[in-house]
Amino acid sequence: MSGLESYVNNTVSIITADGRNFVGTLKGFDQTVNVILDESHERVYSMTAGIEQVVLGLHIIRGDNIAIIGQLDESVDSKLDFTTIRGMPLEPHKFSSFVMCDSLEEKFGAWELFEEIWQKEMPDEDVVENIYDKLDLFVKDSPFHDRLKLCPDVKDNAKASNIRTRGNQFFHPKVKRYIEAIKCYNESIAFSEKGSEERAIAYANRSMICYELHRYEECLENIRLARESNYPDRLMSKLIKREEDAKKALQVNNSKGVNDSDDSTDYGGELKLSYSAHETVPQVAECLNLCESKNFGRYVVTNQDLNAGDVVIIERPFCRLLRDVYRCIRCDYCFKESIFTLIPCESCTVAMYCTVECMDKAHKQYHRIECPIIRDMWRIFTKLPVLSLRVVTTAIHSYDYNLHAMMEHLSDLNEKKVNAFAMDWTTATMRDIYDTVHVLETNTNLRGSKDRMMRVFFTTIIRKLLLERTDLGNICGLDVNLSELLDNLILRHLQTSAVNMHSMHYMEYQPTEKLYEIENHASACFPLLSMLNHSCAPNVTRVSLFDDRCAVIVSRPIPKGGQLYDNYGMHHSLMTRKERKLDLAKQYKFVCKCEACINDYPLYHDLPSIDTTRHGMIDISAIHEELVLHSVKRAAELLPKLRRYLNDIGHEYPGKETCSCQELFKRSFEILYNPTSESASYWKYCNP
Ligand SMILES: C[S@@+](CC[C@H](N)C(=O)[O-])C[C@H]1O[C@@H](n2cnc3c(N)ncnc32)[C@H](O)[C@@H]1O
Repeated sequence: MSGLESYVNNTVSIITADGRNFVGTLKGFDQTVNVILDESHERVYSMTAGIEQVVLGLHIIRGDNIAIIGQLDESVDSKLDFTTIRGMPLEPHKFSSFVMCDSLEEKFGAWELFEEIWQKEMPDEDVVENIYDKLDLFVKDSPFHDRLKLCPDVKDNAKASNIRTRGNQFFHPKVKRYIEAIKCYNESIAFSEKGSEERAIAYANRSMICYELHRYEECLENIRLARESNYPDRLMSKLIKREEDAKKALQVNNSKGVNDSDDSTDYGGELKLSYSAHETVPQVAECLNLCESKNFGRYVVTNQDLNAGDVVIIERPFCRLLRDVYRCIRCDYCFKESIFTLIPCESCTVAMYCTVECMDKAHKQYHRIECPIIRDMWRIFTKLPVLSLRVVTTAIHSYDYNLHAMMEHLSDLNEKKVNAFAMDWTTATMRDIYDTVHVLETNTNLRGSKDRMMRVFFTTIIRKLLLERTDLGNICGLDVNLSELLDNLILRHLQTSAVNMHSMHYMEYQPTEKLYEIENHASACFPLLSMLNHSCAPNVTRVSLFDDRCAVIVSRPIPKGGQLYDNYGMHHSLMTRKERKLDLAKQYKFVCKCEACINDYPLYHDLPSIDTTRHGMIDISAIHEELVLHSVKRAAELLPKLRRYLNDIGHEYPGKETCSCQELFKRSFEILYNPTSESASYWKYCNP
């Protein structure tokens, strides 16, 4: 960031994650490195012709799409003859995981449109005193339907057929990229109409891959689905042959006791709290209390000494959202990895499920409202606005879609009195739980005018989509109070989600490196976990469990009366104090005064070593190498050792060994309790 300042008003060259090259004068950038270029052009490379320069003028590039940015040496650049230079177009950035699909998010979305209007109408944010006078520019007059190409989501057999053809190319015997192929077949199933030949053939093709991967039961299930979807008679003989082969192979496996689909759940067993729980809050250890102060807002303290390894909270989320890149891999409702047997929602082209039961539950709880707009939501927004919508739809479901009852309750609610630690969770209904979500921190008064206006703009788009396309249009009718309620809920949760959202993780096998990495497949709202404040030198850590709950584990000793500190992704060993300060102020709206910020703890490589003559030594890199291989047995052996060591050295903070040991301890915990992808079993039969 600080490096970028020196580039302002100079010519820069930018390579984006999707492999494009932009050149222009850097006019400005913000904290997430969204940049504005003037007099810009795109350079399009080709092996058969010179470099084409497409003039763009004023152009905005989103920070999360920028891979490389550098100042251009104009004296060298101006001497180049672009007509004679040949170059391979860059490959788009590949996802680190092999088990994801393409994001639905488009390059020009709601944020870009907002930024465009803002740049035009509010060139100087500081001098705009009353931005709300200009509200209409953003909400009424903005042509966002056209600009964002909003349109109802419809099944499309032609598209289904095209995507299936792409899948067939991956299936080719010389390519053998079966997982890529199956993702295409799943997408093809999602686009196809019910009972269509396109759907039947996609199921049949999926059965073909299951057969190659020795997943015979799933092969037979796909053959059943293909038949149910009117598989054409002219191709039936191939299907029947595969069915016979799969049945025979299954019989052989059964007689040998082989289970090649390997869904064994080898893990650390049921995780429990380390202390007795609150009588009315069984998710939380009795020794934790919720306090409140002017500086910290609400925060959690312990009334007894806690040790590293203690499990103090295990919470189930109020609602969850699967990331769009997993839509053809995991069930949209239970998140189970079901790449071989997903079935589609019959109305949209996004949601897929592992069973009809999950489909019904999703429909009841949130998809009934979201279905007509979910594709557009993912197209034009990032995950935060989509999660905000999920909070709102789940809340509305908890009121059985009775918006009058919801409005009455919320207008009478004394927000100050809602206390998630004092509520009786043993009898709480979803409505009661929603109260604890409703009062999560918004930081409204600390947000700048641009931030607030952007959220109003997003709210307007979401509300209009809901009223135009979903049941909520009928439910709200002409009652302005109800559409105002909708507005308020969306706006509120666009703010709470930004501050309180938690990521959910699983372990994914990386076939090229032959090791496991943590991946983030979903986001969720946990009202109790949301009471934990941040420290850049945290003393607790979060671990996602198999059953979607999240556990809070103490990661170094906490004395009686001490506050429990989570880390919001800005750790002192990885980011400088200046970087952390900027990010925390931008997203969380506070100035951190944790021990790392006050004492300016150094980055990892400059941390002091602890006195190993007193505490003994552990071989950090050897343990790390063992843990990335993901042996449950080894993690179970290491966990108590690491825990003892951490309790021994935990007071020596910020020692290099202490920070490393915290990481190793967390990793061991994750191996034992995190969900793990079954993908490692795929690659012995195909190419990644
Ligand atoms: C997830 S909430 C934590 C609970 C929050 N204090 C509350 O009352 O709801 C995150 C928000 O808490 C506040 N916060 C978190 N950590 C803090 C800290 N170390 N010092 C001051 N405020 C903090 C900020 O307003 C932040 O946006």
